[in-house]
Amino acid sequence: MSLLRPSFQQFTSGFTPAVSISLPPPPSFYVSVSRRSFAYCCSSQSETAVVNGRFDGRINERDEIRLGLPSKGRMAADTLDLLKDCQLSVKQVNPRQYVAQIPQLPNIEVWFQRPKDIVRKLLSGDLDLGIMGLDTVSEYGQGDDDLIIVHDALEYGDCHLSLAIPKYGIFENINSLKELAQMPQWTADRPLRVATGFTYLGPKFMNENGLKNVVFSTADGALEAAPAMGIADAILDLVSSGTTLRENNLKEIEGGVVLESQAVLVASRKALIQRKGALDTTHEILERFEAHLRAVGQFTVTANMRGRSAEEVAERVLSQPSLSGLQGPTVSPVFCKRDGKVAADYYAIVICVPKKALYKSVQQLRAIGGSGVLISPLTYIFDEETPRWRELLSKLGL
Ligand SMILES: Nc1ncnc2c1ncn2[C@@H]1O[C@H](COP(=O)(O)OP(=O)(O)OP(=O)(O)O)[C@@H](O)[C@H]1O
Ligand SMILES: O=P(O)(O)OC[C@H]1O[C@H](OP(=O)(O)OP(=O)(O)O)[C@H](O)[C@@H]1O
Ligand SMILES: [Mg+2]
Repeated sequence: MSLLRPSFQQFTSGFTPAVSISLPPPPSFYVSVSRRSFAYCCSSQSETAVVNGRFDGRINERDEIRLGLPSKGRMAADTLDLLKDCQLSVKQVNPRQYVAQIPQLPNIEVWFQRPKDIVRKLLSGDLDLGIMGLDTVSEYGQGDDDLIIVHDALEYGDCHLSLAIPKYGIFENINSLKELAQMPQWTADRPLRVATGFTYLGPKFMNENGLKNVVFSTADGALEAAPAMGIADAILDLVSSGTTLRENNLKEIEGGVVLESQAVLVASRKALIQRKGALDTTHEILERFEAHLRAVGQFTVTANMRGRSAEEVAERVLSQPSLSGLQGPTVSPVFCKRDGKVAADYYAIVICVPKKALYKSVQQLRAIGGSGVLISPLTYIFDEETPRWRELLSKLGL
């Protein structure tokens, strides 16, 4: 990652004092903020507009249900892949067109938006459902109770929001948030300077952890360069592999993780309650997601096993820890003709095994006399009811 990307130029030249039009009062620890060179908190006019523009009362009149999907960034392709794997392919006429359809869900209208705008539009009532990282909904949703997380683990976009400090200089022996907070360097006149794009979650985290002399500056990218450039002491940013931190001589510290994040499906509570068809469509999407995501971690394993009875074979299978399947094995007799009579000397067993435990399962199957082991991928596992659906209904008070 280059240190001198265009976004960093904006970062260094863009330190204007925050425009705090009709923002709630800043948390108390902002008092120590130096306004000479650092914007102590940032809220663009559009963010303010969201706060003021939140729709209250009745939802906007329209027939279709609107689903916001990430238009760019690493979330975009993975989101379309997930939908495709759930047989919900998105039909987009061309990549520059921001509206699309999902033929399987005719009442849905897909709108491609930046993840943070999906959150804003859920709040303003212009979207009903959306997919984005938990970090984005937590940052831009600011705990608004109209936003409901329908599926909290779509299994991509894994990263965490974390505080990082230089490995060198005064930070060389600092390895925890507690040690960072206790450093004598941070005073009201010279607070700890943290560069971040997370200007809601950052201050909230510091506040909750009792760090007083802290000031935040905003930036859109290449934050990892800020400490080496002397612009900030620490950064608060997303970390995935940790490579960017390492390459920039930064380290995470104990107690410094603000949030674990992955892609989530979010809905507007008002839309789910008031918009015709929204709850049913959400149920269908949720069921497909859950059934698919449960299945991706599993294989179907079939094998033949010699035995006296189905029960005796089942007992042997269940004696092995990796072979219990989802609800125990399916055991069926394999009939053959012996001396003119139909007999069942063999039984076919079918089980689901976690992908991670595949080889161990095959070994255990062999150990109890299994042969002809066939492994196939699983597409869906539909349970009687998805646990998240029950949870959603209870969140909605239904
Ligand atoms: N390094 C990462 N590894 C995995 N997921 C990440 C990583 N960085 C971010 N994410 C997740 O992907 C989401 C989108 O990040 P991404 O950087 O691709 O897009 P963006 O932040 O919208 O675009 P940009 O960074 O250009 O403003 C984040 O909100 C987060 O949930
Ligand atoms: O731990 P790693 O795997 O190295 O990933 C972390 C980096 O990924 C994100 O940046 P991104 O690539 O989205 O660039 P950006 O700063 O322009 O958003 C994030 O802001 C970090 O810089
Ligand atoms: Mg990014």
